[in-house]
Amino acid sequence: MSLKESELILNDDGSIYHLNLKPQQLAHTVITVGDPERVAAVSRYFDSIEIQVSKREFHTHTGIYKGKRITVISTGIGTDNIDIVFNELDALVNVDFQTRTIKKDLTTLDIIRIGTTGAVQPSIPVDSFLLSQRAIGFDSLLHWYDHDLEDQKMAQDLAKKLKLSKNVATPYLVNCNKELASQFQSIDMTNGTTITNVGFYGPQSRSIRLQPAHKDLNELMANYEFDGHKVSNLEMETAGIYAMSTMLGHRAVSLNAVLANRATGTFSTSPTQTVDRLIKFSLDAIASF
Ligand SMILES: O=P(O)(O)O[C@H]1O[C@H](CO)[C@@H](O)[C@H]1O
Ligand SMILES: O=c1cc[nH]c(=O)[nH]1
Repeated sequence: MSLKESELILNDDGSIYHLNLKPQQLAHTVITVGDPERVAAVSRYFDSIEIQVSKREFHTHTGIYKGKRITVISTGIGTDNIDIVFNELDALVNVDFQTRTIKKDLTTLDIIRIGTTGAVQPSIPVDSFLLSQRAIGFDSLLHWYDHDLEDQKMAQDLAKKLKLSKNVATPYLVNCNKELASQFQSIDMTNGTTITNVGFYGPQSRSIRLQPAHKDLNELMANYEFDGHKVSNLEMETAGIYAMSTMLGHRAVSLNAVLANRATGTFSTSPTQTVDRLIKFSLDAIASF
């Protein structure tokens, strides 16, 4: 059945609605970053750049790094953007834009997030790297899809222990792709459980003038343990990325540069250099598989 014009929206030049990309412009290895300016910070290491496209906060460069074709794309902040980016990335490889039908043979993308984060454990130093083995989404993205993701025990237990208000979404648990994650262990890397939330201030229990509803959230998280797993860090996309990738059949892993430590109240004095180290490490790891 052909997808209607209101569902699969194509621009006049045949590119997909928000990302402005055509199928041939997307590599099968995709790096996602939040910050549009981080796209060039990644692609400056490419040996050649084949295309540069941008629309809104979605900037894309596709090129070659050490023989591997890679696309780097910015998602902007938040899982609302992840919904758009991941549906459109998937459509670029798995929908025939001419016939507007889903292809019989589906393509699996490798998706690597290079992002930034705040640690909740005092033992995780700023300027270190963290791989999200699993993520617990405090956003509600997964709940808007018909899915069969099981094993929600840790998410349900965490919601109880944090005494989350009934007004917030039910947390959901999603995992990285283990095989892909194993390619990024050749460096000192904390493997953790990431909380993805819908904001940077109140939802991460930060207060400038407004008081968060859950004041002791980070301390309760830091002291929480389930089946040997502790909460390691807070950010704003990983659970959405793992949820969308799992449902769509792509492999995803989220790599984080730890810029803040919420337990010690510290922030990196060299955030650009730390993110740059993570970019170089990730590119070399990607080129080697
Ligand atoms: O540095 P990025 O990749 O944007 O990731 C983190 O930084 C942003 C907040 O400053 C949020 O998007 C959070 O997830
Ligand atoms: O504390 C932090 C740092 C980076 N990104 C976040 O979402 N939180």
